[in-house]
Amino acid sequence: MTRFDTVGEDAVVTAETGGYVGRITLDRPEAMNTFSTELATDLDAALRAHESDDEVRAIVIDGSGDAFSAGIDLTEHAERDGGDAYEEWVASMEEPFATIAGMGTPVIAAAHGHAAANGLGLVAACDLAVAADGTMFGATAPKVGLFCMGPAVPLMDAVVRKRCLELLLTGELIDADTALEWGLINATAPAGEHVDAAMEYAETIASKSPTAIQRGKRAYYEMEGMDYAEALEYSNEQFAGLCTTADAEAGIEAFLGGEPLDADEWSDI
Ligand SMILES: C/C=C/C(=O)SCCNC(=O)CCNC(=O)[C@H](O)C(C)(C)COP(=O)(O)OP(=O)(O)OC[C@H]1O[C@@H](n2cnc3c(N)ncnc32)[C@H](O)[C@@H]1OP(=O)(O)O
Repeated sequence: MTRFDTVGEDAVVTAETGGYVGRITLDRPEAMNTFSTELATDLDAALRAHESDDEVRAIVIDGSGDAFSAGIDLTEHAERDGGDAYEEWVASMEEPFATIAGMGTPVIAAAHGHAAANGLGLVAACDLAVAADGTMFGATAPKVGLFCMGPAVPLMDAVVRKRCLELLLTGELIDADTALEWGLINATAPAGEHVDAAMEYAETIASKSPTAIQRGKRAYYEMEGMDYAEALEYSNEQFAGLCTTADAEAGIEAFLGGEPLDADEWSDI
């Protein structure tokens, strides 16, 4: 592999090519490869550098250290003030999703450890993805008073389209295990315990920020009807709006302090 010289020496991603394949590694292992503004900008530059190299026919994105990525770097949140500043900030974080969608070169995620929030979004935004055994995925933002607005955009059509068409076109019945495998349902439960299992989901949702959950759910359905670029722009506006809520202020501070908020500590909607 040779290093891409268009990606700076002090970048927080590394970018190399070997033969026809490029490899981009998120390289902030001390910060779980969280998306700082710098990491997002460097990732975007590395993607563009590969795309403009005719030799590169496919790209792999992985992460150094123990995690693929734990999402946006929440320590940057406090450095901003006001909706516009947050919107500009989050727009840079989602730029690689738009870049991947606009590229001809296929991009493959290779995840390990955790792929959370924007890290989950990056996995979904890639054309293909593989994961090491034991990798955990999550749209974890509501536990800090935020919502994975941008990651929702690539996520919403990454999961279901082929399974959906199979049901619609064949007209056949599928059993609960198949429905689980396909992602039509979230869990199965022993006979008679399905309501308890559903209640467990409800309690888990109820333990997160109600403001983030309600705004997030509404935004999700709004974005479903939009094209990709429009949805990413809308997601940035919505995320910036969430950044200034009392729940985000308190939730992020509590998370970074090592004591995440409980169900009864969030603000009323
Ligand atoms: C539109 C886009 C939306 C977003 O991306 S918003 C960002 C939302 N991000 C999250 O919700 C992810 C938050 N992180 C987590 O949920 C967890 O982490 C993981 C599930 C990824 C991993 O859990 P575990 O292995 O138990 O690690 P740990 O003890 O929670 O974290 C290790 C250290 O890393 C810091 N950290 C984790 N994620 C972030 C982050 N996103 N920004 C800044 N710091 C982060 C923690 O505080 C802690 O630090 P210390 O070792 O000093 O206690």
